[in-house]
Amino acid sequence: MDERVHPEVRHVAADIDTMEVRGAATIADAVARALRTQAEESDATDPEAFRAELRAAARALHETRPTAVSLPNALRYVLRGMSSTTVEGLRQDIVTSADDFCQRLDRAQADLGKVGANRLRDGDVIMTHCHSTDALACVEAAVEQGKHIEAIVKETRPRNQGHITAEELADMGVPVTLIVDSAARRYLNDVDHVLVGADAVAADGSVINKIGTSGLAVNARDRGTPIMVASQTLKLHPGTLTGHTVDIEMRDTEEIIDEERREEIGSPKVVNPAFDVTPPRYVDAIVTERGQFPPESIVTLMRELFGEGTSEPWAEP
Ligand SMILES: O=C(COP(=O)(O)O)[C@H](O)[C@H](O)COP(=O)(O)O
Repeated sequence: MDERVHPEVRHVAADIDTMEVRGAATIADAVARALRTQAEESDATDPEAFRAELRAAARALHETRPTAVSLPNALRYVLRGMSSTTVEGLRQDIVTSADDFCQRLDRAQADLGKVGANRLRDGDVIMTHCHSTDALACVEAAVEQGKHIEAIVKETRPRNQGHITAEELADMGVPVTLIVDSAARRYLNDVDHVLVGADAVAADGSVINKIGTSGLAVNARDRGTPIMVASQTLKLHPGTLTGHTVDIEMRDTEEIIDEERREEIGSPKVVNPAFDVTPPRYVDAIVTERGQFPPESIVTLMRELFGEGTSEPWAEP
């Protein structure tokens, strides 16, 4: 890694890589704060050296995990704040844009939660997959509105993020039933809404989220259960406006089975995709802080926010 990258940025990059820091919104917040630290601690002596240092820090963060578009969107937002012509001016630019980004992220999640809560009725049972702070913001807002919500929580193999969801729902006073992922169809009959988050939303309305989301959505559609995707606009993937596809992260196979056990069972090939793609036809609503959108129309919001495409300000000029 570039020696200009601050130790705290290296630490954040390592935490994202190992999933110590995980979830699209949390990752975005962490990288914005890491760039803030890089700027505050920089001892660059001229503006171009400062800019190059911030780009190096952004590249180190960008290289951690490829799927959650909130990560590059956060880097782009913070780096685009650099407009001054002196080191001290640039330093303040980054600090200001990073703070603004983190405040907007928190506000967006709260606003999204209120929109999502309006879709939930008193007494509803939801089914969740993985751990999504955007999705949980909808439940939290519904509970604050006085609605009784119950949840069937999928454990979400192999990393069991469903355990985090179960704990946070219990903290809200929401009764939780924890199930293995393969029991989802069995319990969909008791469910009023499937509620999931997103790592990216493509221009065609496809939703990229934790592996298993697409299978759940197909089962839910078959059972006539509505699927609500809670996704701040931070998750909209501008690159898909210009034909780019979303890179699905393949994680270490030892998350699924350790090497010794794999050999015991005949050394099968093991694959561990961390995310999958849910086509728009299986999604009923994408809930954002700007309101809810049928998946087919999310492209209008994307164009409004991102124009025709995106630059990569962390790239070396
Ligand atoms: O897929 C995951 C987490 O995957 P991982 O555990 O591999 O990071 C979450 O559903 C989204 O990131 C949305 O989360 P949020 O709503 O908190 O942004």
